[in-house]
Amino acid sequence: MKTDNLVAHLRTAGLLKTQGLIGGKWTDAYDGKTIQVRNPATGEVIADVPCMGGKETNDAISSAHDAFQSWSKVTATERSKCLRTWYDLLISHKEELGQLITLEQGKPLKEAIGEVTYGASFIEFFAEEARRIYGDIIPATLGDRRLLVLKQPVGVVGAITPWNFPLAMITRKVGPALASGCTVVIKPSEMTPLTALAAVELARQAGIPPGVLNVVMGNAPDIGDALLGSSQVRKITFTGSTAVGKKLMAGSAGTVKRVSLELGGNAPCIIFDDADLDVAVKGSLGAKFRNSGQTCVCANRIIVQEGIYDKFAEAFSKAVQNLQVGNGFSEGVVQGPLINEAAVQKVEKFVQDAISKGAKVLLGGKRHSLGMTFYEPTVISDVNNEMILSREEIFGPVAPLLRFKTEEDAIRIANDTNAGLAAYIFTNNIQRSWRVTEALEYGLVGVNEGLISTEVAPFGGVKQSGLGREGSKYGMDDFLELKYVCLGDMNRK
Ligand SMILES: NC(=O)c1ccc[n+]([C@@H]2O[C@H](COP(=O)([O-])OP(=O)(O)OC[C@H]3O[C@@H](n4cnc5c(N)ncnc54)[C@H](O)[C@@H]3O)[C@@H](O)[C@H]2O)c1
Ligand SMILES: O=CCCC(=O)O
Repeated sequence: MKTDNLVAHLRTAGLLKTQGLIGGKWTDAYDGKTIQVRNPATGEVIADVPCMGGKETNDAISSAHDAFQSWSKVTATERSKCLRTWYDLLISHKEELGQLITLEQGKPLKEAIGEVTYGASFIEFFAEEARRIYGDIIPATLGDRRLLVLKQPVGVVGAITPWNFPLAMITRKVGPALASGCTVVIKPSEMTPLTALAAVELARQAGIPPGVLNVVMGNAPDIGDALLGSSQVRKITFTGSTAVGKKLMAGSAGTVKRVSLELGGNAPCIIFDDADLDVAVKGSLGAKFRNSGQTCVCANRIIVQEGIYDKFAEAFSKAVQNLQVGNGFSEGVVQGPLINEAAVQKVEKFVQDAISKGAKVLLGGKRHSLGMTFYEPTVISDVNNEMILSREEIFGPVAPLLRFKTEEDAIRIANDTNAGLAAYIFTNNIQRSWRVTEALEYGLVGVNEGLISTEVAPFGGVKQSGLGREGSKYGMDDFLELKYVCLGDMNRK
């Protein structure tokens, strides 16, 4: 289907929203300014959305603050029901939401619909968790006292999200926030706001009250400053680059906000001589090429032991050669475009740097003939840990192969980075899998598996990859305050 036809179809379905949402009202920027949202596969303009700033954000914060007074007192059962209804609506509109994701983000439609299922799973999971926010009773040290711990929502939350998962990075934050009784101001990426707006429209239809979820977008630094400067915003939850995460962390100090940060990665994928070759190829392919390499947990360095290196390089390159590149709406395509031309230029720079330092291109290594945002799935051998490819997040379809001799070498190379999000190892030796897993300075480890994300497990990084965990029962903690209550004079008759 052509972009125009798709846009018309989504408009008819009521899911093409092009205004922000403040206090339950669809709202333009107060000065009427807009920004364009483009299809990264074709460059066509999909829609214009408001270019909002500090004023609109302050109003969204006030609405969220007002709504918090009632939403935080709604029973857990009611909150759970609203979230469950929202989940059902997300799933029943997964085709349309998938189309929106492919339109504005570029990933192949099947993968986009997969993101809807994945994103919705956080709403379902936290609908269930809403009913399990238990406190504690602590055995007292004095006989006339009773000691309790209550869990209460932290308050208004500012949720800032990236473009690579336009739905799932929002639901992974909003699910636990709403389940615990918080209200939220969402700031999606300006490159992919349409999915966020469609998702909150479905939340509205699910009965989530006005002001509980608000969306502003536009001038990111101005919106960020308003969120950081407000003492009504009690928490910032951010997913995005490490550079912006550091700014938000520093900016939160003025009002001592809680901060959760899901930042960039530099995932090692270690293939040992004793790995099953087929399992290692399949696993590393999934870990590298998901979303055309634009995933924070994508394998950034494939570190291969010398005894299996040549066999692995050959089998892996063969598998990569079969990846079909194209517009995400075309049948059979598994690799879409990168988000914009700047992303392609970054990848080109990284590859040139590696070649100039002695790396060899086994496959690809250049822009795809399809045009400005497409890059060929690429395999590069003889990479070392000093090249930019190994030092920085590639965020593109380039797989660098590094060689190692011993287990100690592999661990040293893998940990030689400031990042610490995901790591993968492939081995058939159970003792080794434990030893290496324990030695890796990472928040997530896949053993003989390249696709490890799920709503039921804690997701998050160590070192400069972030603070806090999302998803799972631990994902509630960041949205809840503990209140200790001491009941005194209990023995009075
Ligand atoms: N750890 C994770 O779970 C995870 C998940 C997805 C993406 N990421 C990371 O995100 C990055 C890619 O996403 P991106 O390019 O959108 O990241 P980005 O940091 O450029 O932008 C993320 C969000 O922050 C906003 N932003 C930028 N400057 C701001 C400011 N001064 N104040 C407030 N908001 C501001 C952007 O508009 C966007 O909404 C990669 O580094 C990737 O690894 C991490
Ligand atoms: O890009 C990072 C998030 C991807 C995931 O949740 O698996």
